Amino acid sequence: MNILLHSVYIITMDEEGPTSVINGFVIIKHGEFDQVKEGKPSQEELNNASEVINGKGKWLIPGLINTHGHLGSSLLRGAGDDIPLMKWLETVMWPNEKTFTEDIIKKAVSLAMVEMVKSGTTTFLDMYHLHMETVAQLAQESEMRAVLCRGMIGLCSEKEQRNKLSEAINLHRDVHGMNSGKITVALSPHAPYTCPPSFLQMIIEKAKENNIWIHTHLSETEEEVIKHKEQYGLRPVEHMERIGLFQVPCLVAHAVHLSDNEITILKENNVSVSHNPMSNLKLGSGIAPIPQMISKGINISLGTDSTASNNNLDMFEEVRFAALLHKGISKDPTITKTWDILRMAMENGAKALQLQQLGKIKKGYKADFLLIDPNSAHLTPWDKDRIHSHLVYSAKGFDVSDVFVQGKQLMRSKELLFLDEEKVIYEANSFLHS
Ligand SMILES: CSC[C@H]1O[C@@H](n2cnc3c(O)ncnc32)[C@H](O)[C@@H]1O
Ligand SMILES: [Zn+2]
Repeated sequence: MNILLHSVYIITMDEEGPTSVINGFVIIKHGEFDQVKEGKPSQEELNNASEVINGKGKWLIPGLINTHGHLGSSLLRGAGDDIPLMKWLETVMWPNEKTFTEDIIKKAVSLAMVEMVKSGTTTFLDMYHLHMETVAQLAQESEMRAVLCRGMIGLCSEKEQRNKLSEAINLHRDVHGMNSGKITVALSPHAPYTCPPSFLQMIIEKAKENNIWIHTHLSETEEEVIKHKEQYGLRPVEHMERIGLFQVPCLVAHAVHLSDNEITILKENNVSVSHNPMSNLKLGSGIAPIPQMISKGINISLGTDSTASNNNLDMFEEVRFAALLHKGISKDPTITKTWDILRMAMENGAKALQLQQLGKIKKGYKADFLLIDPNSAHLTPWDKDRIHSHLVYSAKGFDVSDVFVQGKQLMRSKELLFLDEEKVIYEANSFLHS
C-alpha cells in the first residue's frame, strides 16, 4: 500500500515554530512516512499511489500517545468520586475488580479503545492484572499501537508473587512484537507500597534477564512518601534507586511528591515520567513538579490514568490541563511553553514507551497521525503561527476526523473502521443495566 494524502497543513512537530508547519502532502509506504512535502503532488506521484486521499485543508498532526492507563477498569467511570487514592483503591477499585470476569474486561477495554481512537489517541499503555492476553487480542483487532503490562501487586505469598511474575513474562513471550510490532510489553510492579523490596528485586532481575523495561506508579501521594520513609527510612525514589529499579529503563507514573534529590536521581538514571494531571487533581493527590523536572531535562509524557479517576480518555484535555496547571500554581505564565506541552503527548510519549521513530511527521517515522477539522468556531481564526496554540489551548478530541496507525486508517470522517462503536457502547452500558 502506498498512500498519498494531499491538501493538508502538516504539523510536523520537528522543530519549534511555524516553519515546521507545511502546507502540502505526505506519501506513506510500508506504514512509514516516505515523503513529507510542501505544495501539490506531481502527476507521477499521484499515478504511483495506490490510494489518494484529499485532506481538504485539515491539520495533519502526530497521533497522541497516552503513557499511563488501566483499560480494564473503564466500566468504573463514575463509581467513586471525591475520595483520596488509598481509600478509593480499597473501597471502590479493588473490591469491584475482584468481581471482574473476562467478559467485563472485554467490554471495558473495547469501550476505552473506542473512546481513545475517537479522540485521537493512537498509542496507549495499559497496566492491568486481568486477562491481558485477551487485551492483546483486542488491541490487535483495534489496530491501535499498545504497550501492555501485566500489573503486579505483591501483597501476597512468595508463591503467588512468582506466579504473577511468570504471567507477566509469558505475556512478553507471547505477544511482544505482535501485529507488525504495534504491540509491545513491559513489566509493571504496581507501586512500592504494594510491592515489597524482595518482590521488586525479583522483577528487576527478570527485566534484566529478558531485556524488558519497567513501568510503575511512584510517589503519587504525600501519604505514600510518609509511610515509605517510616517503613524503609528513605523516600520512594531514593529507595527505588537503592534497590536497583533504575538499572533498567523505567517509566514512572505520577511522580507528584519529589525532593530535589529525587528529581536529580530521576534525571541521572534517565527515568521518564508519565504526568497525569487530571487524575492527580481528582484524587487530590497533588501537583507534580513538572517545570522543575523539565528544567532538569527529564522526559515528561502524558497519561490519563483510568476513567475511574479522570473521568475520560481525551488526551487533548490532558494536554490543556498540563499547560494550565503549572502556570496557575506558580503564578507564572512563562513557566511551561506551548511547544513543550504539546510534544509531551507526541515525541516524549514515544520516548517514554521505548518506541523508536514515532511522534513526528517526518520521513522514516511511523505513520501514526490524525486529521483535525479546523472548521469550528473554537479553532478560528487560525494560521500557521497559531496552530500549536490552538492544539494545546482550544482543541478537543471531538475535532479529530481521521486516525491512522502505521499507515492503516482506523477512523474515516469520524467513523471507526475496526471497532463497532454502537455495539461497544451498548454492551458497556449493559454492565449497569443487566
Ligand atoms: C495491578 S495494576 C492495576 C491496578 O492499579 C489500580 N490503579 C488505578 N489507578 C491507580 C492509581 O492512580 N494509583 C494506584 N493504583 C491505581 C487499578 O485499579 C488496579 O487495581
Ligand atoms: Zn494508574
